[in-house]
Amino acid sequence: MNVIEVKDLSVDYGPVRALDNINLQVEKGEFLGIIGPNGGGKTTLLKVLLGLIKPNHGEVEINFKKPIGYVPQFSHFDREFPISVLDVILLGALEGKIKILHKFKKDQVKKAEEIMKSLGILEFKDRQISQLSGGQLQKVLIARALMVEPEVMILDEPTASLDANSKTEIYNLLKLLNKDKTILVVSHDMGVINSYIDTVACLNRNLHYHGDDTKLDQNVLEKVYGCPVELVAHGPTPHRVLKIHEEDEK
Ligand SMILES: Nc1ncnc2c1ncn2[C@@H]1O[C@H](COP(=O)(O)OP(=O)(O)OP(=O)(O)O)[C@@H](O)[C@H]1O
Repeated sequence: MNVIEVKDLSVDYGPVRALDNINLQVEKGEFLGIIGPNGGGKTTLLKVLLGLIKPNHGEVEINFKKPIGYVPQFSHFDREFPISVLDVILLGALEGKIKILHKFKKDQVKKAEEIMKSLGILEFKDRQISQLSGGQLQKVLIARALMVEPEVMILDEPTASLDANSKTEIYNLLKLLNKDKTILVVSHDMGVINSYIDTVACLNRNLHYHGDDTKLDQNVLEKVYGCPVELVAHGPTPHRVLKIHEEDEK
């Protein structure tokens, strides 16, 4: 069953065409990595899926009931905002509808604590988010998204600017969540995601490829990125070697 069906989708920002005639089906339980160069339209696609922008052409069919568990781009989150870990996670229960002086119910607090426990971050419950490491904060943002008990999670660059161990930890966590959730993740960490995802979508205004990541053709990648690039798998799974960018050799 397809949980998401994108049909003939095009999005323009004024004269700029960000997405051009995209057709994409996401199956229930799929772990999809969305890759592509800067400005390739990845965030725009996520915004359309989240209903934040209306396409100029085409449509998106959403075949699930619960709200999407959305984890926004890490760098867009104000880490200095004075708020505790528990309160950030509880905000997830509001599903984006912020209410002034909202009082959370006891069972919502209990649910937040259970999620924190399962992600190993309960000890940070009363800490200010400014006092967390990048990896810990990312888990808090994932916990916030889990408050709506999502069937589908969308994460925008969840491991950007994290160290290698934190990246692995976050992707191991996503793999666990993938047992009963469909996961879409935008990432530049192609080497890292290759060990976890089932399928890859290569986006550069057009959708150049969507399918099994192991069958992704080198020529497609070069076409999408406009330079030699390959997926590198970490760990014991198939290992491919990253070609040196010609400009880097000079
Ligand atoms: N609000 C906007 N107004 C005008 N142009 C925009 C707007 N948002 C995005 N664009 C343009 O649309 C194109 C796609 O942008 P988008 O942010 O979706 O790409 P991306 O693949 O997510 O990039 P990155 O990897 O750098 O985050 C780019 O050319 C960008 O400049």
